[in-house]
Amino acid sequence: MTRQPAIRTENLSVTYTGNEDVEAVTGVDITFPENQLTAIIGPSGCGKSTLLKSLNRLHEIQPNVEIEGDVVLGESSIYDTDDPAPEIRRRIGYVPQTPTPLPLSIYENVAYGVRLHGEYESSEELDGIVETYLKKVNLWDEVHDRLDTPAASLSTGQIQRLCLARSLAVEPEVLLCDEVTSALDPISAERVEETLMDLKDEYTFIMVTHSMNQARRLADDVVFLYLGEVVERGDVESFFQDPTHERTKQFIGGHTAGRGTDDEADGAEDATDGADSDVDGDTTRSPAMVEK
Ligand SMILES: Nc1ncnc2c1ncn2[C@@H]1O[C@H](COP(=O)(O)OP(=O)(O)OP(=O)(O)O)[C@@H](O)[C@H]1O
Repeated sequence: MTRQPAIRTENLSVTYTGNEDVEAVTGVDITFPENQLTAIIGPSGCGKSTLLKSLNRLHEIQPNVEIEGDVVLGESSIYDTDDPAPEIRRRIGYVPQTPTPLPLSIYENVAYGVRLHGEYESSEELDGIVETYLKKVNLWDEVHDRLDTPAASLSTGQIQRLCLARSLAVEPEVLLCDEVTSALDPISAERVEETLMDLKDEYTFIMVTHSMNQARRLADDVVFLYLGEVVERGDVESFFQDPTHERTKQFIGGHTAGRGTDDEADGAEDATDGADSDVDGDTTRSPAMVEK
C-alpha cells in the first residue's frame, strides 16, 4: 500500500557552529509516510538526534545551530512560515529519551497541552480527552483511580507512557520519538513498545533507536544514517534481509564504529546501553571495525 507523505526534508543540512563547525546532517532528502513508524538507525554520532530535532525546530532553543534546506509538513515549510514555533511543535510532537513528567498530577499532565491550545469546551470534554489518551497508551487501567496524584509517583515506564499520552492529546500530525525506551527497564520498555505497536497504524511516528532488534520489531520503514547522510532506506523486511549498500551490510553485521568512537561497536546489538531497551535481552556484541 502506498502511503501519503506526512513530512519530508529537502536537501536538509544542520551544522553546529563554534570553534570548529560540525556538519551533523548533510543534504538529507527523505520522506516519512503517514500512519507508519519509520526508524532512524546508525552509529553513535551519525546525526540521528540532530535530524530528528530539526524536524520540529527543536534546535531553535540552541544558539549554535545553522539549518539549510527545508522541512515540509504536508504542503508547507515549517521553517519558512509565520506560524509560531509552539504551534509547529504541537503539530510535530517530540518524546525525549528521559521520561520527564510535568510537576503536576497525572490528569494535568495529559490535560496540559489541551488547556494551552484551548481545544475543549467543557470540563466533561477535557475529562473525556484525558481518559481517551490514557487508554490509548494502555495506562488507564493502572491510574484511573488516582488521577489527582502527582505524576512523579508513577514508575519510569508509566511516566514514559504518560508522556506519550501528553504528546498525543494535542493531536499531532507527526510524533518524533528519541530513543524512548532506552532509559527503561526491559519490562517497561516492552510495554512502551506494545503501545507503539498498537498506535502505529493510526499515527506517523519517526523513531530514533540504537536497537536493531527494536527497529526490526516496530518499524515499517528503516532509514540508515552514516556521517550525517542517508545511506539507505527501505521497508523493514528488505532493509534487514537484503540491504543494498555495503555500508548497511557492515552496520547490520555489527562492524561499524561511530563518529569519533574508534573503540566502540555501534552495530547490530547497540541497544545495550544502561537499562537496555532491547527486550529480547540479546546482548551479543561484535568487534568494532573502524572505517571511513
Ligand atoms: N550541541 C552540539 N554542539 C556541537 N556539536 C554537536 C552538538 N550536538 C551534537 N553534536 C555533534 O553532532 C554530531 C551528531 O550528533 P547526534 O547527537 O545528532 O548523533 P546521534 O547519531 O544521535 O548520536 P548518538 O547515537 O550517540 O545519540 C556528533 O558529531 C556530535 O558530536
